[in-house]
Parts: sequence; C-alpha cells; structure tokens
Amino acid sequence: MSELSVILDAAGVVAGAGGLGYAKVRAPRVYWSLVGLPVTWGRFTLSYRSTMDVCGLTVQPSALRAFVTRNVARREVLPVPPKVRRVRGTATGLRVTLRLPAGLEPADLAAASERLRHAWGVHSVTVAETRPGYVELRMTGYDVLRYVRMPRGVRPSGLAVPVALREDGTAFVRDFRAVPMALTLGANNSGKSVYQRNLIAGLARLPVALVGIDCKRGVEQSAYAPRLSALVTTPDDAAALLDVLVKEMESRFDLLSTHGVSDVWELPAEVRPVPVVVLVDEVAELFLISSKKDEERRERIVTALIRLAQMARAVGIHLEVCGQRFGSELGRGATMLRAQLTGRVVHRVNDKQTAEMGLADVAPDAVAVAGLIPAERPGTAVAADSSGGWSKIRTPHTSREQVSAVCHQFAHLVPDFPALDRFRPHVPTTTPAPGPSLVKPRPVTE
Ligand SMILES: Nc1ncnc2c1ncn2[C@@H]1O[C@H](COP(=O)(O)OP(=O)(O)OP(=O)(O)O)[C@@H](O)[C@H]1O
Repeated sequence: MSELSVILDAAGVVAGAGGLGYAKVRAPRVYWSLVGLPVTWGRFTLSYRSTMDVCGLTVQPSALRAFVTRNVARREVLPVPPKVRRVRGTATGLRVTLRLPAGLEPADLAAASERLRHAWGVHSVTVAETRPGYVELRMTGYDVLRYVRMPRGVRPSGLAVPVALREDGTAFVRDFRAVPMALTLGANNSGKSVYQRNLIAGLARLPVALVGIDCKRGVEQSAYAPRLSALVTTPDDAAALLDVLVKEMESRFDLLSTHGVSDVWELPAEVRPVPVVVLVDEVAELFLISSKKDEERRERIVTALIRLAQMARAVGIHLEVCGQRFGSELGRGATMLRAQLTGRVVHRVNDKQTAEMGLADVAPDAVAVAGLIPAERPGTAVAADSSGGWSKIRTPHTSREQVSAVCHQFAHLVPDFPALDRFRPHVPTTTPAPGPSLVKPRPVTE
C-alpha cells in the first residue's frame, strides 16, 4: 500500500512539474502568476540591499540617517540603497517604486539594469522616472512581446490610443496631443499595416474625423470606409484633398484669432472644431513621379504636407504617415517633412540607413535596436519621439476584418464635415462578418 502511495506521489510530482514546465512555455502568464511572481518577490525582498550594494547603487547616508542606522558594534556607517516605497505584482512582472537618495539618478539605475535583471532572475528590468526623485523598476517575468496581450483596462480616450505593448509590459499609447505628427517606417511585411489597424481600431471609437490617403488603390484603407470622413486612392485626388485640408487649417486659424486663443483646446467646447487625423499609407507614392507633367502635382502635395506638418497641430489636424523608407531619395521636401513628424515608429528595416532615417535625429541610441528586429517577429518596432526616450514595442495581431467590423460599429461617430463631403468613400451595404471585437468591443487590451 505504502509503495503504491509513493508511486502515486511521485507521479503527481512529475505531472505537476511537467504541467508547470508546459505552462512556462505555453502559458507564461499563468506560470508567472503561480510560480514566477512569488519566487521573484521573495528573491527581491531577501537580496535587495546586497544586490544594490554590489551593483554600486548605494550612497553614504545623511548625518541624521547615519546616526540612526550606524552599526554600533563595528562603529561603521553602512551605505544605504534607495528606499523601497512600493512593491506591486502584475500579470507580467513586478513593479518597484524607489525614492532616490541624493547622489543617485535614474540613469545610474538604468546603467545597472542588466545586472539587476540577472540578480533577480527576471526577463528584463527597465527604469522609468515617475516624478522627480522617484523611479519605478519595471521587471518583466517573461518575454511579453512573444504573445502580445495588452494590459487590462487601457482604452482609447481623449486623443490617445493604446496601440501596442512595450517591452516593460506597459501599453504604448499614441497620444496625438503630446506628439501631434508621426512617421511609421518598415520593410515589406514588417507589420506597418497592423500597426495602423490598431491605431484605426482605437481612433474609430473617439470623436475624431479620420481621413485616409492610400495610393495603393485603397487596398488597406477601403475596408475602413464606414468610419472615414474622406478616402483618396490616387495622387491626383490626394493633391485635391490636401488643398482642402490646408484651407480648413487656415479657416481654423481665423477661428482661433477671433476667440483670441492659440490652440483649439483653449476654445469653448461648443465652437471647437473636431480633431482630424490624416492617415497616409505608403507616402512614397505621393512623392514619386513618372513624367514631367506630374511634377506640378508633386509640388502641390509636398507643399501642403509640409504646411500641415508645420502648423496644423494648433488647429487639431494631425498627420500619421507610413512608408517603407523616407529619405532624401524621395526628392525635394522629403527630409523637411520628415523633420516635422516627430513621433517615430520603426519596424524591421532592410538597411541601417532606413533605421537612421527614422531614429537618428530623435533617439540615436535606438538605431542599432531597430536594426536587430528579427523577421520572425512581425509587428515589433522601436517607438521614439523628440523627448529622446524610446521603447521596444509590439502590436497585438489584429486582422483587417476585425478593424473593418469596428469601423462599421462606430460609423455613427463620423462627424459632420461638409468640406470633405466630396471625398466621402463609397460604403458597401453588406456588413462584414463580425470579428470578435464587434460582438463584444474588447478594449484594445486583454
Ligand atoms: N503584431 C503582429 N503579430 C503577429 N503577426 C503580425 C503582427 N504584425 C504583422 N503581422 C503579420 O506580418 C505580416 C505582415 O504584416 P503587415 O501587412 O502589417 O506588414 P507591412 O509592413 O504593412 O507590409 P507591406 O509593406 O508589404 O504592406 C502579416 O502576415 C501579418 O499578419
């Protein structure tokens, strides 16, 4: 009898271990919650002081603190690490808020992040300054970009859309008020369209006018027609549409001057014009010309885009430009326009120059990271902006049908916009088969 129970116990242990091993690979989130989190929390608590000490993240205490904490027996004053203010477990990792003592700065912790990662046995450690004097150590227990699941509860609001997951487990939010104009670059099949889909799925739920310029004959954006205020699919129509948008910008500036304000957000809500997001797919199509007679059109388009990129932020018109490359080879005006598009998302690229076009002027440290994105991880990108900060992100995989269904669902949010009426796309009468997001609008999240 006792032999049988030993065998059963052993079988249970093996099955349990096998199950955990399986969960670690196939369901890392479950494994982290059951095993990784308690183990890491314990390891962090037990080794915090010694780890910070060997990583050189301690300082001599102030005179008062030295008096309180001195080792009476040895008459020595021990160096102190940053004070732990809060430890919080999440579905992807562990977050620790630290109060920095005088003499330590966030960059010191960032420089030691590899050593901290090894000491606590986690997948990554990133350091974010949350307010002056405080940093958050964001540890992830596993590679969160392998199977992307957005954090619970993040939703589009205002003019901000969560579009992807950052390496540290937080949402990457495309906030048009903070970064009004942006550029997305990447090689073929790197995930640019899926990035734009996530963006459109979020924007579709907000009170904005969406304008599409898709000179690949509208193959991508025509699916979103029900929620678009305008869609053009040829360079000629794009030139006409951009002229209308420039006129709209000028009349909005007149409105600002009538009310004596400098920004649409300072206007009273009842007169504030609706924000406009212009989504340009494959921007090179607008720059390239095949004959001399196209030159005048190109000039019109480039001038309009540059004027919008330079000034339209204040009147609530935003550009979101997407392309494979965006450099001087596109001709006059290209680099000038690029300099105005300060939000950058660079997917896998085929050459270092493309990574430099996207990142060298805003986040030079990130150029090498973009060059290392593997082809088998489509949707992975480096996101940066003119603040100098950057992060590695990956979008959740979203199909064209899912986003098309969201656009049908929120078609009633298309605002009144008479100036764009002649560019309103034809909307097919058949409703697409509802994707999961139509049945129950999943937050752009888990
Ligand atoms: N986040 C993601 N997760 C998983 N697969 C993805 C992701 N993003 C893109 N893919 C897949 O990678 C492939 C290419 O994606 P996408 O069409 O977005 O690339 P692209 O850069 O727009 O390509 P192109 O320039 O040729 O239009 C598609 O099969 C898509 O399903």
